[in-house]
Amino acid sequence: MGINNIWVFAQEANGAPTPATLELLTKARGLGGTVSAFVVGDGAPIASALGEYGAAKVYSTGALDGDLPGAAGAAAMKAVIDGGDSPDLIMFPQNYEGRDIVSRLSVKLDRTVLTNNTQIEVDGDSLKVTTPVFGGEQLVTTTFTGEGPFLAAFRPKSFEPEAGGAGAGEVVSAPVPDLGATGGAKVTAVHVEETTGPKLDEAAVVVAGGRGLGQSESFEMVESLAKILKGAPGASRAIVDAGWVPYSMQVGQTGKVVKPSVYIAAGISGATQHMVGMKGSKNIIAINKDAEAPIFGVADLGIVGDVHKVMPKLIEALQGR
Ligand SMILES: Cc1cc2nc3c(=O)[nH]c(=O)nc-3n(C[C@H](O)[C@H](O)[C@H](O)COP(=O)(O)OP(=O)(O)OC[C@H]3O[C@@H](n4cnc5c(N)ncnc54)[C@H](O)[C@@H]3O)c2cc1C
Repeated sequence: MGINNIWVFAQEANGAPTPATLELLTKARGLGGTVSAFVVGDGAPIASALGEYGAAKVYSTGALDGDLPGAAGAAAMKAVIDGGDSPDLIMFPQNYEGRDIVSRLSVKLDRTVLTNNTQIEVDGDSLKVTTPVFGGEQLVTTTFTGEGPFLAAFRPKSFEPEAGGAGAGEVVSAPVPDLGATGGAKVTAVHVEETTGPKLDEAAVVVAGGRGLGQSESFEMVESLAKILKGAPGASRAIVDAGWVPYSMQVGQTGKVVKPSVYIAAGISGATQHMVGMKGSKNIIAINKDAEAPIFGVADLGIVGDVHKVMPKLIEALQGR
């Protein structure tokens, strides 16, 4: 077995490939062989950027005609594979769209899928992926066996993106085939949540708030601090469940996994399910009035104090800079 042909499910945002796409292309390039990007949508506008990060070929479905992106993407990939251009490995980002396509494709191809990975390596004739389990307490290494294409999804920020200096990828049309009954479901409207600043799982700084804020209005402190630090606001599940903030802000086992340079946890106790989503952060700062709170166990800097006293002071001090 050799890994000679790798596809990366490539996504676009604001006219450029997403950071997760560039991370996967960089890693794919390092594994050797030919790397192609697969865009569910019009790939031509980003072919040059994808090529720079290693995609020699850019499969493009073209604009979707109301089809569900997950259904359309999986069907288009299967059609190319059935046509004879079968990759050895397809890498997906571990996000909503990546998970949607990889699971549908797994069923269509009858191939195993390994998700939530943070590492991949070619070891002689085998391909191994590493996956954190038990809240990141242990790492499991799994070897793919059987026939490819192997399907694997990786957490954002698992790899460092690095341009490779190549030219634009060759755009190859990969139209969406007839979706049959699945095509009966159409996207009728798209609601883009209003956000300013970076996305939660891509931000270099995350300021997250928990139940210790006491009331939903106090989340404004979290948002202000995040804005000053050019970061993204995040939340514990307790305040998502309480309806203070939307689910898209939730960090943790059943929310997003983040890995920023700085994670500030304000009024968050540090339940295992929360820490699973943030303990990979490079620097963790915790503000909690309880010196025994578990969050201090993973914090690089702990502030024992009331968020209503500490946060305004922090905001005031940083605003002046
Ligand atoms: C299957 C499952 C999945 C889950 N998934 C997630 C998940 O994805 N993400 C997640 O976050 N949770 C998740 N949870 C819930 C998790 O177990 C905790 O209940 C939750 O994280 C607690 O949120 P919290 O820290 O905001 O609240 P609490 O645990 O109530 O902690 C509040 C903290 O604020 C401190 N505090 C209080 N007042 C102040 C003040 N004035 N100043 C400073 N500090 C103060 C307290 O000392 C306390 O430590 C999950 C649970 C289950 C069972």
